[in-house]
Amino acid sequence: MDKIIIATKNAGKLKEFKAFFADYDITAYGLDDLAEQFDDIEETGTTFEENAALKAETMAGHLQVPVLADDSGLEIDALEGRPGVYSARYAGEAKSDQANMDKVLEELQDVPEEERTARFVCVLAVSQPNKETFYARGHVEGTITEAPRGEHGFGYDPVFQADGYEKTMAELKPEEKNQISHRKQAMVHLEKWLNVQAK
Ligand SMILES: O=c1nc[nH]c2c1ncn2[C@H]1C[C@H](O)[C@@H](COP(=O)(O)OP(=O)(O)OP(=O)(O)O)O1
Ligand SMILES: [Mg+2]
Repeated sequence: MDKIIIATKNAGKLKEFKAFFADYDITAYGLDDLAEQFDDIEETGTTFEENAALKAETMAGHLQVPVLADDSGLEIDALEGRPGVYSARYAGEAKSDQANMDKVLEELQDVPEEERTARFVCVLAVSQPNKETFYARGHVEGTITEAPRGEHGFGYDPVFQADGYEKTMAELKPEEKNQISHRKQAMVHLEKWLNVQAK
């Protein structure tokens, strides 16, 4: 395999996948890299697995090639797991990272540091024509900061500090985030699957 299509329109995610797959000499393409333009696939599922499968299977069926999709989000314990699968649209349909972070910080206003525990979760689904969908899950534990810090990454990175780190995900260099992230942990499982396929 020398190329893979990622069913995503998220430029931040795609950049991370391009870096991961470059290590295996595989070129990753996002939906916006393709000549044909696709509408957003509606994420009607209630779990990361359902939404990842929806995105991967829809595109694999359409293109008739293997497709990888990522559904991910932030689970905050003090908010009973919210925003969870609804992370992208937490503050509304506009999918604004800034508005989403503002909403989370507002909701956690009176929550003390030790109760601000959270995790990033990533589920990857690979769909291939006429094969069962393969899933890989990863997560990283951390806490929600009092205020956003850092310019790297995307989404909720400026307000998430992984356990054992003084910097937020947005203050870490991209290559540092890519060693510890939920997406990396899921990729490690996918790597095993990629090896199986290569035999
Ligand atoms: O590493 C991350 N660092 C910070 N934030 C993150 C990360 N990973 C996911 N997130 C947040 C962003 C978005 O609010 C939601 C994903 O939503 P999700 O539907 O999976 O992605 P999306 O709609 O942005 O792009 P697409 O569905 O086209 O892949 O979780
Ligand atoms: Mg989405």
